[in-house]
Amino acid sequence: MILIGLTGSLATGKSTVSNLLRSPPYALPIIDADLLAHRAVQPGTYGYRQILAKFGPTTPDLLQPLDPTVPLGGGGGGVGTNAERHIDRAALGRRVFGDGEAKRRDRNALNGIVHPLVRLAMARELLYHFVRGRWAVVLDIPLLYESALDVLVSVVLMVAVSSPSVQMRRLRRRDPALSAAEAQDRVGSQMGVEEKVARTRARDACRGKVLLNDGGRGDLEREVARAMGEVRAEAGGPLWGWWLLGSPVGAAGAGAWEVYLGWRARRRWEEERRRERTRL
Ligand SMILES: CC(C)(COP(=O)(O)OP(=O)(O)OC[C@H]1O[C@@H](n2cnc3c(N)ncnc32)[C@H](O)[C@@H]1O)[C@@H](O)C(=O)NCCC(=O)NCCS
Ligand SMILES: Nc1ncnc2c1ncn2[C@@H]1O[C@H](COP(=O)(O)OP(=O)(O)OP(=O)(O)O)[C@@H](O)[C@H]1O
Repeated sequence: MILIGLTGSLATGKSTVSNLLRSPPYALPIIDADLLAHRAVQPGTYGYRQILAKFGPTTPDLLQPLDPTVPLGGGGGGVGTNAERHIDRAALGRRVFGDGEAKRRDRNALNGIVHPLVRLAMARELLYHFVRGRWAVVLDIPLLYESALDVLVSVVLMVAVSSPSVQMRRLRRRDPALSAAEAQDRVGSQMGVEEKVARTRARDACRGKVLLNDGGRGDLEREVARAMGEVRAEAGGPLWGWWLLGSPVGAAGAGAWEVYLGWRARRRWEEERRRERTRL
């Protein structure tokens, strides 16, 4: 089973691409890290309790306001009742996105709570798709490079726009509630588009593909078709997948080889960057 890591920067078009890959002719299963991260902090979960313990005492607006139409503690204690109020994602976002030591510390603390839970949920979903004999699975992970998960995937599809102003315009149009400063804080909390593109290009051509999303949706569809045509052509045939399914040792060996190739690409990129820095 091929693991395709789909990544990009904020509002560059990952969800648009994942919707294309989910639909025919690709019809691939998508594991969405943002969705898993949301599920991991639903009321009643371990993640929810951890966030309340860490941020609750210093973030007065951390929980959504009480709904006066629901009786206190009512609704059988299920999700969305006043028994346990949902986390206010916008308030938590204001707390962790942006520059400065305090924000960075808070962001790391939040990542430290949520990321292990997301990885666990991902592993569970991957196992499910592997057992079902799927030839490929898409891991939609905005922070693929930041959290070093690039070493685990066979192919990276990186959705990029060339101009920061296009990225900002699309972000503001999609999320009008975000102020310009909040939008900038969010973009600045991630690795830049250029660095992600450079890292993707440092992988072998068959393992790293940049999808430029500067034009219209038709152009993006063609970029996806081109990249997926290459991925299909470079993948082993269906017999290879079925052989791996029947051979746990073979599957473990193939997995270890993929991780080695991913690790080697990451190291190559880090060395290139070190050389560039010493040249400056
Ligand atoms: C801070 C939170 C509550 C804000 O929620 P909100 O609904 O406003 O945003 P949403 O979750 O839809 O994320 C939107 C985008 O923000 C970016 N983003 C989210 N978390 C982070 C982070 N910790 N660092 C950098 N960028 C991030 C990603 O590009 C993501 O696609 C939420 O993003 C969160 O819990 N983040 C921590 C978990 C995480 O890292 N998620 C990303 C995938 S694992
Ligand atoms: N080629 C395009 N032309 C015009 N608008 C586009 C194009 N591609 C995407 N968009 C729009 O830009 C916005 C951001 O796209 P999308 O939600 O796919 O990005 P994303 O990378 O998934 O964002 P996030 O990182 O916030 O999850 C959406 O409103 C989308 O409809």
